[in-house]
Amino acid sequence: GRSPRVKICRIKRRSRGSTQPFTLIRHRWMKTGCLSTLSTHCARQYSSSAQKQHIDMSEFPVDRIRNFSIIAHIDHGKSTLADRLLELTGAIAKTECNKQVLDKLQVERERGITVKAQTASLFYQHEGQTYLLNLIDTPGHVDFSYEVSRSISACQGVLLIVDANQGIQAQTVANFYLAFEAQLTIIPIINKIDLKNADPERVEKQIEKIFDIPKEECIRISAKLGTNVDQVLQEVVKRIPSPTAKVEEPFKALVFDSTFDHYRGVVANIAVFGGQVSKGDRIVSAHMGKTYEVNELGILRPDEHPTEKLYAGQVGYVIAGMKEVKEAQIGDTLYLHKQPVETLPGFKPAKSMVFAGIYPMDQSEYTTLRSAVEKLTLNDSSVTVQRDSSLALGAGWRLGFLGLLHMEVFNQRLEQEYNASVIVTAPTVPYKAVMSSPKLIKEYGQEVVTIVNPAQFPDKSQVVEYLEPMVIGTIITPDDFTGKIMSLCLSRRAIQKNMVYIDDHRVMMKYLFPLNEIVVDFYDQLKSMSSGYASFDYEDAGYEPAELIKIDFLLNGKPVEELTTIVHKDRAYSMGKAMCERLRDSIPRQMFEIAVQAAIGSKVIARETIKAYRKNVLAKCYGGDITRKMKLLKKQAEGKKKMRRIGNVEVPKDAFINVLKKK
Ligand SMILES: Nc1nc2c(ncn2[C@@H]2O[C@H](COP(=O)(O)OP(=O)(O)OP(=O)(O)O)[C@@H](O)[C@H]2O)c(=O)[nH]1
Repeated sequence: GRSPRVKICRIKRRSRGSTQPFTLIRHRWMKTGCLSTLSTHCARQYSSSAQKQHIDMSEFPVDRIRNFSIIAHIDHGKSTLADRLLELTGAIAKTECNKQVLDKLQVERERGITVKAQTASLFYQHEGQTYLLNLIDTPGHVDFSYEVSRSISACQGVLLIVDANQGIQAQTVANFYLAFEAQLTIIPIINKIDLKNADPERVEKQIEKIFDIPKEECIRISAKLGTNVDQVLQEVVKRIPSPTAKVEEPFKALVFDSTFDHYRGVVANIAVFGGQVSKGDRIVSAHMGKTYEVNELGILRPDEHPTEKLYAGQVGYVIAGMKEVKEAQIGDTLYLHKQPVETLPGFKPAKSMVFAGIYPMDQSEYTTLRSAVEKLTLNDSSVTVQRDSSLALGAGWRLGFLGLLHMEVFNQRLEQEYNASVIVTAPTVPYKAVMSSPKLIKEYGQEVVTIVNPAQFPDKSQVVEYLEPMVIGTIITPDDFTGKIMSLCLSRRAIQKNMVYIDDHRVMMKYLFPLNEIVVDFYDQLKSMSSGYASFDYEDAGYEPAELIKIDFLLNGKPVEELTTIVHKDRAYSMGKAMCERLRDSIPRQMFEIAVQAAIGSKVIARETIKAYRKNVLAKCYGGDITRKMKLLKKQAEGKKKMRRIGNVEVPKDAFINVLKKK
């Protein structure tokens, strides 16, 4: 009845219109649905091949522990290196398992999904001593930077992998800064030196220039062939400091990951920052303030390996009857009941940055979709869920995600794992409005109101100013494409902050973007205009005042609430026009004329007309009596007028879907 330890970490897909595969995300939550067979299979492989030895963790001196993570841009070889490290330390066998895992991955890749396990305690012999090296998993994408920074705060060092051919990419930079700001030891690793066009020297120069790390500190490896991988482990022991945790202190642990298991509840991965914890102990989670009894604990090799205790400096898992991942939030502190400690710094709940409505394609599928959404959110506490309904689309939800990739992955999983056909509305970002009068502040319950649903956007007369979320985007590209990329950024209201050459041909640019401008198709456009060579990543940059406007869309004068959109004032006209055109093309012609309008308040800014079918009332009227003809035409016109006056426009659901869909 045990669920496998192996986590599904990645979703890969082929980008549309590009032959370059790109990875959507390194993903930590996937553990359910059609993939469970694969996970189970891999877990068994891991378990049977792992050298099962009796592990007594009690006497392990803290100075022989090293806690580290691997961080890298997508596809630079994080998983491959992790596998080699596991093999080298005997945590998994060199032969069968890996091959099979990789074979499986091949199959999975075709379907767009791959599987890997990452968090593991490794025993490594160095100069006659046994060291405990804890390799801690981090989500790969900066959508999860909050979680990345939590999991790297369980470490004292990181391996920063850079592909010897591609060099530094946008995510390498973002990840570097997370580690740098956490004051971790950074070991730069240049991977894939076996590639024909590898140029490790160029990459070393980039590292020196951008990160100010002397090139002598770089280790050149081929994770694929295993070249110099042992040197990586030696350097981990030599360069990364041991944790400063003390066994004499009260128990204190950081939750850096948590997954939900149907049979045992939440499995929380923890790094022990002080003291010790045993089976049967009563522990408290600082965030929820709830008390639990530890049912099981142990280390990860990478399968779960129960032990009696976990001590200061160690990394492992605890199962304590928590029912939801919300109870073991990433970044939370655990301590012993009645022995409160100062909580570890920086706990804040994950922040939703992108919102979208999700509706079943057909209302009869509502219950099925509800259970799929519930199951998916069970393992991912960072998705916020709110019930929502629309006249056109029926009952659904408004979901909040950490970022774009997070949203795409969620939708992809809904479709792939739960076979759900869903309508996803265009994503919006959380705007803010500063209310103008004490009365309004009282009415809204706060001075600064966050708006996630455009229909609830307060009127301009009620606010002092509107604010929109901003991000700092990093783009790294070969310099052939700089011109085009700069105009793309300009067209997205971006402000250039910085531009440097990272080597002779590659440029790194930093832009301040309104988040709203990149949520829809920025990444796709960037990729296609750079033939797939440019990489992009972004980080939160707070809020800035913006001149925002609410546009309503009207059909024959009646507003259609689900189409209401918030845009920057400079975009209002083009956006209004484009939406009207889309509506015009999606609504079938009817017996009367339909006016499709975009309006700001009472001012119409765009209009399209859907012409009426002109029923040939004269069909039966042979011959020449003109007065009779006129009479019939007049009657027809009156009929149409009547219809129009009633405003009885029949808009098929497909039309809403076409207009509301992302593209
Ligand atoms: N030639 C060569 N290929 C490598 C090497 N290391 C990894 N690769 C290949 O590079 C690709 C990406 O490697 P992964 O280990 O999946 O990279 P990752 O960083 O975990 O990727 P994501 O999970 O997508 O972020 C795979 O096809 C690997 O086989 C290497 O040293 N040499």
